[in-house]
Amino acid sequence: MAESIYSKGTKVWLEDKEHGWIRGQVVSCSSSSLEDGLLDLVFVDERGKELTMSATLKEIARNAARNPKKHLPQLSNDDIYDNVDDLIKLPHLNEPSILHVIRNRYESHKELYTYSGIVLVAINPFTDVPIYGQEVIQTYAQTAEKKRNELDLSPHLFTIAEEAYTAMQRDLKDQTIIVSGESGAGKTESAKYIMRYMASMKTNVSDVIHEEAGSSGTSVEYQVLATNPILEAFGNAKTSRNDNSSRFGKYIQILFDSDYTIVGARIRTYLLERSRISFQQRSERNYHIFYQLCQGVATLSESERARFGLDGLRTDLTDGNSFRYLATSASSFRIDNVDDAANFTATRQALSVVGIDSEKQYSIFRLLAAILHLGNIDIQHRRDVKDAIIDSKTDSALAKAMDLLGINAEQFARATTKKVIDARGEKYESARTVDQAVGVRDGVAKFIYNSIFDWLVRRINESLGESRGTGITSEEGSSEGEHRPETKFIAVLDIYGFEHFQTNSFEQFCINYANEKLQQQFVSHVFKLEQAEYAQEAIDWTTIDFSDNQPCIDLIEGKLGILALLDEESRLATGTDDSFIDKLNSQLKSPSSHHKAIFKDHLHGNEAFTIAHYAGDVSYNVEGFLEKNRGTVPDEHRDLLMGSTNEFLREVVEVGFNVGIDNHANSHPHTSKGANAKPDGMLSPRLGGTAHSNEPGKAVSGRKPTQCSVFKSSLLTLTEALQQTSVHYIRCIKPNETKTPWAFDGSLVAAQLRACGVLETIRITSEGYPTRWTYGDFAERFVDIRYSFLRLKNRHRRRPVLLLFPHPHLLQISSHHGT
Ligand SMILES: Nc1ncnc2c1ncn2[C@@H]1O[C@H](COP(=O)(O)OP(=O)(O)OP(=O)(O)O)[C@@H](O)[C@H]1O
Repeated sequence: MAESIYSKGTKVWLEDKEHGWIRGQVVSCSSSSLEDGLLDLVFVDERGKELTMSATLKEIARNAARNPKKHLPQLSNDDIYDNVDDLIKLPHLNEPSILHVIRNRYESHKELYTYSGIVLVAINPFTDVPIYGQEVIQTYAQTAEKKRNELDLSPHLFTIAEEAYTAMQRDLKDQTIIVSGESGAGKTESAKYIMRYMASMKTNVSDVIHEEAGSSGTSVEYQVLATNPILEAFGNAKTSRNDNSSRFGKYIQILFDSDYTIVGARIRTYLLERSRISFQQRSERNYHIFYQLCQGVATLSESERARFGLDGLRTDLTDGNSFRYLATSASSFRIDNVDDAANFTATRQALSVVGIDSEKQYSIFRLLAAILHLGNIDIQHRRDVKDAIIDSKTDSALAKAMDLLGINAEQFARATTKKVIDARGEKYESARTVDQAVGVRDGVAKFIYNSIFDWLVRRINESLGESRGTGITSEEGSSEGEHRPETKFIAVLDIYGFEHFQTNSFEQFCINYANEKLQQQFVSHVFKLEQAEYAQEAIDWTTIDFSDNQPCIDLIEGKLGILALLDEESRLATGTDDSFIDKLNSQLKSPSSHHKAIFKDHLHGNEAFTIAHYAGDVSYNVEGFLEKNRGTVPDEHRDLLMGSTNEFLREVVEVGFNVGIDNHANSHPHTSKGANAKPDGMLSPRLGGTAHSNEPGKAVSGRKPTQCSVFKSSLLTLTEALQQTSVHYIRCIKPNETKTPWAFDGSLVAAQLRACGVLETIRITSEGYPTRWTYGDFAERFVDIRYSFLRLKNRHRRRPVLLLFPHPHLLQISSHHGT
C-alpha cells in the first residue's frame, strides 16, 4: 500500500541544486484527484520550500511520479541514525541517506571512517589527525578475536588490519587488503598506516611508527617500512591532484613466519607512468628522485658532484636549472613543505636499510644523471632538409650522457638519427625526422628509468624476501631442496581508482581496465557473501540478480578485443594510431559485433573511442597509444645498452628487457615457494608461441612483449592471487578538490562512492535484506514485541528485514513472505 511509504510526517530526501539533497517531509498525502488511484503528495523541505507530486500506487511502487515526471523522493532515516558506524544498519539504504551519514560523521564528529558492510569507507581529512599513534595501535591490537560490532571502538584502518591479522592466524590463509580510490584520496597514506600497524603491533618499539625512512634500525620491520620512501622517491611525483601521487600500482606482501612475526616483504608493481620522464603538465613535476638528487648535490663541491655525474652543471631548482626533462615543470620545482634535499638523505638511508650500499647508490644516481643529460642532447635538422642530426663532436650533453652510460657517443647519435631497415635480408639506413629522433632519445631515457625502477623492486625483494628464509627461492634456485619455514602473508594492494579526465589516454585505459577486473571480483565477492549469509540464517530466498561487467571485460581482453587489436597494430612496422582506431571501428562497430552496447560511437571524430564502463562512459584519445604500448627501444639501442662498458647499466637494462618475458608461472605470487620462483616479483605475460633465448634482450623470437600484454598478464596473476586470499576492502574518498581540511562536497563524494562500487554493494544488499539487526538490537529497540511488529510492518512494508541471531535461527519479517 502506497500510504505506508508516504504518509503524513514521513521523512524524505528532496533533490537540491546547491546541496545535492535536503531533508524534508510529507505534509499531505491525499487522493482528492478525480482520477482513480491517483495520490497528491505534498512535501516541504527544511527551508520551507514546498513540492507537490502526484502518482498512482503503481507508480509509487516503481518510484516514479507522474507529475512532474521525476523520481519520487527517497525515504530518510530518523535522526538517531545520523552517526551510525556501519551503513548497513540504516533502515533506509539509499544514496542520500548514505551521504548524509558519511558527511555528518566527517564534518560534525571528525570521524574519517565508516563501515559499509565489508567495506571501510575512508574520507581524507587533508590534515593531521591524532589517531594513528602507538597507543591507538596497541588499543586496536588488543581487540583480536572480537567482532567489529562487539567493539566500543570507532571504525578504523587498524580494525581492518587487525581483522586481516586475526583471520590469517585463525584460517591459516593469506590475506589481501585492497585500498582503492581516485588520485589524492589517501590510498598510499592508508597503506602506509596499515604497514606501520603490522610493523609495530607485536613490538613494544614505540618509535617504529615515527621512524621509517632514515632510521638506523635494522629490524625486519624497519626494512619493510623503508620500502615506502624508496618507492615514493622513484615512483611518486607532484601532479595537479596530489603533491605526492603514486604513478604506479603496488601489491606489497608482508610476510609472516609460523609465529606470525614479520620476516620480510615482497613487492609487485604495476605500470609505472613512463611518459612523465620526458614531459610533465604545467604545475606537475618529474619523479621526486630527480629533484632530490639535484637539491642533494647542490651544496657539494665540484669533485663530490662528479660522483653523482652532475659536475659542471646548475642543479639547483630554479628557472636556471640545466635540465630539459625538469624544465617543463619549472613553475613547480618546489613543493610547499617538502625539503627535497632532506628527503634525498632519507632516500639514501632507506636504500642502505634495504641493503643497497653507497657504491651501488652512486651507480644508480649516475644513471639518473645520465637520463637528465640524455634529455639535453640537441637534435636539429639541416636547413631545408627534415632529416635529424646530432653533432656528436660538439654536443656536450651527448658526451656526458654517453660517458655515464658507457656507450660510444657517435654510435648512439647515428642510431638515434638513422633507422636500419631490413628489406628481405638486406639492411639499409633511412633518416629519421627530428620528431622521430626526439621520440627515440626520450624512449631510451624512459626505458632506462623504468628499468632502474624494476631493478630496485627486484633488489628490495631479494633483500626482504629471499634472504630471510621466507620460502622464496632465488632465480638460481639456491634453496631447492632446503626446508624453509612456512609463511603466510598479508598484502596491501594500493591501486589507482577509476579515472575519467577531460582527455584520457593509454594510461587511463589500462587503469580503468584494471578497475573493471577488480570491480568484477568485488561485486561477485559481496554477492557471494550476501548469499552465504542467507544460507547460514536458513532463509528462503530467490537468487538476486546483479549487474555483471563481463561484457566490458570481454570487449577489452577478448580474442578480438581492444588489447588484441592494439597489440596487432603495435607489432606492424606500418602501424599508426590512425590505423589502430580504424581497425577498432571496423571490428567492434560492425553490425554483427556483440560489443556495440559497450563500444560506443564517439561524438568527436575519429581520434577517440568510447567505452561504457561500470562507472560511466569514458572516451580515450588514441594519440600516442601505439608508442606507449610498444614501450621499448629500437634494436640498435638495445644492442648499445647491452654492449655498454657500464656493468651496472647492463645489469639494470637486462631486468628491463626481461620484464614480461620471464615464464608466467615464475611470477605467480603463490609460486613463491616453488623452485623456479623469481625474487623480483616481476609480472609477466603469457605470450602464446613465444620462446626464450639465452641472449639478454632478445629473449623472444621476434616478439617483444608490449606494455598492455605485460599489464594484462599481471592483472591475471593478481586476480588469481586475490582469489586465493581472503580479501578486505578500503575505499578512500577525496572529499573536495581543493584539499581543504574537513570540507565535504556531496556530489564529488557520491560520484566516487558510485565509481568504487559502494553504491553497487548497497544496491545488491537492498535487493535482498537491506535491514539487519542482531537479536540484542531487536530486543533493545522494540521491547514490546507486538508493538514492534506493528511498527516494522508500517516502516518496512516493502522492505524485508533480516534479524540476525547468534545462532542460525531466524525470525524473518518480510513483505515478500507475508510474515
Ligand atoms: N589519513 C590521513 N591523514 C592526514 N592526511 C591524509 C590522510 N590520507 C591522505 N592525506 C593527505 O592527502 C594526500 C594524498 O594522499 P595519498 O598520497 O595517500 O593519495 P593517493 O590516493 O595515494 O593518491 P595517488 O593515487 O595520486 O597516489 C597526502 O599527501 C596527505 O596530505
